[in-house]
Amino acid sequence: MFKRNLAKFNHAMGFQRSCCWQKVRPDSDLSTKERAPNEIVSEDANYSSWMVDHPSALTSFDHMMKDAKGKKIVVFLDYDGTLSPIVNNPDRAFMSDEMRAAVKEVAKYFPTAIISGRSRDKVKGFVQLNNIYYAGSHGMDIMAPPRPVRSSDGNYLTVSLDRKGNDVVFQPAQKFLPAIQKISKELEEAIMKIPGARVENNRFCVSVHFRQVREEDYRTLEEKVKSILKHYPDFRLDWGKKVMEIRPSIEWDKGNALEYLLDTLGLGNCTDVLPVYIGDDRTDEDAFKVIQKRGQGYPIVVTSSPKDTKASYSLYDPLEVLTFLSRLARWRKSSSSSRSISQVWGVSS
Ligand SMILES: O=P(O)(O)OC[C@H]1O[C@H](O[C@H]2O[C@H](CO)[C@@H](O)[C@H](O)[C@H]2O)[C@H](O)[C@@H](O)[C@@H]1O
Repeated sequence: MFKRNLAKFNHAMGFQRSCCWQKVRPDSDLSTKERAPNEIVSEDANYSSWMVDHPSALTSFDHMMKDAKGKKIVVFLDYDGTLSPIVNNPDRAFMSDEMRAAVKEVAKYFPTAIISGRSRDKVKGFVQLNNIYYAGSHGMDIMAPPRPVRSSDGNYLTVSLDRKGNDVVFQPAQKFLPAIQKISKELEEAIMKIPGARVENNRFCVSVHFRQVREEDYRTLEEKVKSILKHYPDFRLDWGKKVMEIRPSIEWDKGNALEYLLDTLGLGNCTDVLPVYIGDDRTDEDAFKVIQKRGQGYPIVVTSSPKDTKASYSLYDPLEVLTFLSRLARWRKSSSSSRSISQVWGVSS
């Protein structure tokens, strides 16, 4: 506990190079099964030395904003583990009122989207804000401004207007819905007898949670999930934080969702756009990669332990995310003399 607090203190203070402790094990509760098989997490690596390559977005804030001057910042946020702390019961992963106020404030000044593994409705229910865009199911269910978007083969992608005719809903995995519902039902039945296991239907993907499953039951759970998936070759299985995630094997992830949203905002081809993406999970790496490829923007990972990541910056936990978002809004407020988002970018909020 002492070491964790010291790490947090050092992190917050920006003591990245001259730290007084060196042999600290990451405080993460990541067990081997919590990680994706291909995720390399160095248990022995030192958080401080890791931060040399992934400096705190708080201590780097002034430097980042100096580069951002005159550019168009677009904010992308993951939900679980980023805006809300990780908790045992996924239905109770509420965000704090302070976090909600910070996101609301940020969205006043920058186009802001939440890209989550949850269903779009569920994440919107948690966030309860109207001035942001929501992408659920790891980006496979996007509510975006009504601007037609072309895919790489030149065809217009399938979109439909929402009930008010304002925003468009883009759902590239529509045709998989019946199969997903079947999978979800089969999983429910199969895991019923495993204490602590739970299935969460996220509309275009399904989560099987094992945070509260006993160690000795994990193998059985995994086998059950895999044996169901054998009958669904169009689906793939990934691991998140104590969760197995089943989703259609289509080439669409949070990175594509980020690009899609930039396109619909009319910013896809702008050279002066700076996407800021904050996320804590393996699926967020897809968005980090896109930002790295664009060559502009700030991929920020939320983590309390060293991890292999494409992010350039880090934040320790949702509390630091809150501080970062508040500073971002304050920075814009002071530098734009309180101009609102529509005045700044000409986009509707
Ligand atoms: O993309 P995200 O918004 O980060 O969603 C990823 C998964 O997050 C949720 O599960 C995680 O958070 C839960 C609540 O803190 C925790 O109990 C669980 O162990 C974590 O894996 C969500 O419930 C999943 O459906 C999402 O896929």
